[in-house]
Amino acid sequence: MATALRRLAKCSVSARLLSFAGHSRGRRGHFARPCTVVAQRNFSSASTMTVDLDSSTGIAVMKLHSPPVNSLSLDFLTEIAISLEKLEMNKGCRGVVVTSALPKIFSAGLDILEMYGKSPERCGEFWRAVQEMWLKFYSSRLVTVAAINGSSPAGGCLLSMTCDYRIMADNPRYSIGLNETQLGIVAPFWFKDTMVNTVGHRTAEIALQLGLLYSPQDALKIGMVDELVPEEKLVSTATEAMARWFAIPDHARQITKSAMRKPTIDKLLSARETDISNFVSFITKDSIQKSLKLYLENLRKKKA
Ligand SMILES: CCCCCCCCCCC/C=C/C(=O)SCCNC(=O)CCNC(=O)[C@H](O)C(C)(C)COP(=O)(O)OP(=O)(O)OC[C@H]1O[C@@H](n2cnc3c(N)ncnc32)[C@H](O)[C@@H]1OP(=O)(O)O
Repeated sequence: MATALRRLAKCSVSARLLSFAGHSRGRRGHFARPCTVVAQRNFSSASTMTVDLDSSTGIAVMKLHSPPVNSLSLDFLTEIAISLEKLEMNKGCRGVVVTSALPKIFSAGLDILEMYGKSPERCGEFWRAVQEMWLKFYSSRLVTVAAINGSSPAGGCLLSMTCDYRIMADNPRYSIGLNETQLGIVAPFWFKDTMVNTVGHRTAEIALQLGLLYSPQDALKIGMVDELVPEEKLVSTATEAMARWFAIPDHARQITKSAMRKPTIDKLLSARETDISNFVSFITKDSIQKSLKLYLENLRKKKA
């Protein structure tokens, strides 16, 4: 099943940029099961998320549910990307709120187990799925709002930064940031570009080198998130925020979004295969595998 989903994801890559500026209308036929689900739970075939589309508002809420920590495995990434693709193809959908169904964690980032002890082929497949998820979200025609209801390190932070707007629960126990260097790994150029586009060059330089994880208050100060609210108000605030974006004519907003993001997207599209081989050769190095092993052991020790 997951393999079939991945194949489908690969087929739809070329249609992605067309989805900008509202050109997605003719693409319904790409899926055997069109996305016309309205206010219905679990239209995703997987149980790792629910997607509820309210037909009266055009807002979908995507709740990530992959216990224990919503880490982004190959299959989970593929499911997220396909769910977004289905919403993109649904004329009744104008925006999506991404949040977590798990307590205290938005997403723990990329699944470290996908990068540790895996074959080069599998690592390559995994990295393509990471790219795909980023490309889909970053180029989405939809208004995307992240309702960050828990910690969001590394890939979790990246996912939220692909969105147009970020609202985080005001809980000092949560943290967010690109902490890759703390694991002894390196955020690739398009993670870095997304961070620079979000918080500016100087702040990104400090944050990335030191692998900083920010409290919600500090994340607000540097512009990594746009708003803080009490946790119970997160999704309602996200849907309210959406109204401001919906007030702008879709075509004008979408063309503007494309103009802002296209150079960053094109940079990855033109270097996609090189980026995959760089990832594979970096992640399979003995020294990097040792760092990851140590990091995993520490994560497990912390619990014991
Ligand atoms: C030349 C240049 C070339 C460049 C090439 C590219 C280089 C590579 C780029 C890779 C980019 C990587 C991006 C990432 O996202 S890496 C992942 C980073 N994530 C983290 O560091 C988060 C780690 N986790 C935590 O901090 C905590 O778990 C968390 C705060 C999220 C939750 O804490 P809590 O106490 O609630 O839960 P536990 O720590 O007990 O965790 C529960 C179990 O989940 C496991 N776990 C946690 N995070 C992950 C993860 N990211 N992947 C896999 N598994 C994870 C944890 O080990 C526990 O498991 P066990 O129950 O088995 O002990």
